[in-house]
Parts: sequence; structure tokens; C-alpha cells
Amino acid sequence: PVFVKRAKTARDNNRDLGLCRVLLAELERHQDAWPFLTPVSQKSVPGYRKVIKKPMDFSTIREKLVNSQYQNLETFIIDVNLVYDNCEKFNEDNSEIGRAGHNMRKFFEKRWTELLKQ
Ligand SMILES: Cc1ncccc1N[C@@H]1CCC[C@@H]1S(C)(=O)=O
Repeated sequence: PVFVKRAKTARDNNRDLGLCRVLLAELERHQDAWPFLTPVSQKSVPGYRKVIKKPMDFSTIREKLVNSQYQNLETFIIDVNLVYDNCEKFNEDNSEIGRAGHNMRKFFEKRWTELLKQ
């Protein structure tokens, strides 16, 4: 009968660690990555520490990946998106850093959907 539940098929997560490595390498070498390569220097950026509760950057993500601190693809994607959300919160859209953040988010969305779809 139509109401019989179809068993949920879990996706194959065996390639996810490799995926995170590939994605992070592409983010790090993107020409608009420069604002996000290292932690925002909270000394030389007034107000950052107060406004941004969870700072994140590509070198910190790299460190966590190398130390097996990501449980799964989801927790990795959460940290990458944190970089972009922090950027949007602190920077004007119409600024060098603001635009770089939007470009990097667009690039990331495109690449992980491409890599997960194939
Ligand atoms: C991502 C961000 N968001 C708000 C303020 C500053 C920054 N980045 C700066 C711009 C270039 C590098 C420095 S940094 C990363 O050395 O602070």
C-alpha cells in the first residue's frame, strides 16, 4: 500500500575526508582567500573580539582537519560557512573584504555541490 515507508539509504561517507582536503586546498589557493587565510588579528581590528563570538579562518580549519577534529563532512561545512558568516557580519557588502567573502561563499557552494553530485 502507498503508505509503506521506503527504508532510508544512508549516503556513502567513505570519501568525505578526501573531499574536505580537496575543498580546503581549493579555498586556500583561491585569489579572494587573502582575508581568510589566518585568524583575524583581534588586536589590530577594533571591536572584532566583541562582535564575532566564534572566529574562524582557513588555517584553523586546516589545523582541525590535520588533527582529525571533524566528525564528518557536515561539521567541516559548518566551520567553512562560519568564516563567511563572520565576514558578512563584520564587513560591508560593498567593501574589498565583504566582496571577497561573498565570492568565496559562492565558490564553495558551487564546488561542494559539484563534488557531492558526481
Ligand atoms: C576577514 C576579516 N574580517 C574582518 C576584518 C579583517 C579581516 N581580515 C583582514 C584583512 C586581510 C587580512 C586581515 S587579518 C585576517 O590578518 O585580520
